[in-house]
Amino acid sequence: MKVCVIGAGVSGLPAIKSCIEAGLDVVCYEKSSDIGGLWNYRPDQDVGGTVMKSTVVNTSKEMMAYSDFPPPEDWPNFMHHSYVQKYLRLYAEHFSLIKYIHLNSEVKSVKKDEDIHKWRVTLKSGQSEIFDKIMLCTGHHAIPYYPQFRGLEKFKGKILHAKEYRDYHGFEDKNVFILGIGNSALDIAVELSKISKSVTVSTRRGTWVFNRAAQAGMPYDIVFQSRLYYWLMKVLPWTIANDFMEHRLQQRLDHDLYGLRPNHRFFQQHPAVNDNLANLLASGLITITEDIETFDETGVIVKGGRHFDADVIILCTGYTFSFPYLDPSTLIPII
Ligand SMILES: NC(=O)C1=CN([C@@H]2O[C@H](COP(=O)(O)OP(=O)(O)OC[C@H]3O[C@@H](n4cnc5c(N)ncnc54)[C@H](OP(=O)(O)O)[C@@H]3O)[C@@H](O)[C@H]2O)C=CC1
Repeated sequence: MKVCVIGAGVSGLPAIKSCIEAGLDVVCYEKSSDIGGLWNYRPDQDVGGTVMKSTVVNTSKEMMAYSDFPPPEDWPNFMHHSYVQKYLRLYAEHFSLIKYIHLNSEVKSVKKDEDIHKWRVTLKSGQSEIFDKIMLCTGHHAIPYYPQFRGLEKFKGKILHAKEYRDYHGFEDKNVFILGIGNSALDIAVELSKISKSVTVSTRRGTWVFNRAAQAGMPYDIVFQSRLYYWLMKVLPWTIANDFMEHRLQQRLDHDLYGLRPNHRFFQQHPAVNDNLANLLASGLITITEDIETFDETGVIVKGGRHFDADVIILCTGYTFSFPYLDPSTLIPII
């Protein structure tokens, strides 16, 4: 059986490995010039998504590792993206995956040939090949989500999406207004807080903020993966588990005081992970504010009427995803 893996990132690499182990004939097409997907930091390119220069992954290496290939012991628990990329390369080399990967090979279309019940994969170069099965490993952090905001067109400053943000250059002494409070928003806010004139983060519903370093500096996701916690999670009612977690987080950072407390309970949503936020809020270097009401030429008006001057608005509003190369593109419905 012949399988085509599209994308040579974190999912594409183990997909190739699994195909080889199952004795399948596998070919992987990767549109950029290297493996790694998001973790292949490409400051000057706009092919697919990429991390920012200072990104440190917010899952510990113990938890994010492939189970059959742990990262080297002496590497940090939370890896800078350059280590993640090195790790992916080691993995690909260890399992001899590189020879199956065709770099700079963008898939233009994947179409079912109904006569032979197989898939025709056509590259941008025009080359085309038939496969029995296709594995779509193209990720979901490459297409920015741009919500519609009333009055945004009035704003005269610069507007960009987090996807375009690479590093702090160009933001020195600027009034920066960040929209959204996911991990992109907080990573960017922390990075700019000491060099920009002001950094304001607007959120419509707040978030719970976790720290990478839990007790004794241990990664939070290891501390909470103990048998005791598993057992507690099984026997305790959700509300008590939520009370427990929220109480712990409140001890590190008063979510009410800084306008962060969300309406949802801790286990209902993906939390933000940030070790520097509490300190920077206490230092007045980052301000959290309400949801957007509207915009004017010089800045942002939030619910309640407060105005924030802004030179730059960064939309950290997340990503959407689709499979534009699928023909028809609705082949996989996205809800
Ligand atoms: N260091 C790391 O490891 C990093 C990891 N990541 C990961 O990448 C993924 C993407 O993160 P991120 O880019 O932060 O995107 P997210 O989807 O996590 O966050 C998007 C944010 O935008 C807000 N938003 C969306 N639409 C609107 C709107 N119309 N009005 C107001 N606010 C809006 C959301 O608010 P609401 O919650 O109300 O919908 C939310 O706060 C996540 O899984 C994240 O954990 C990202 C950066 C760094």
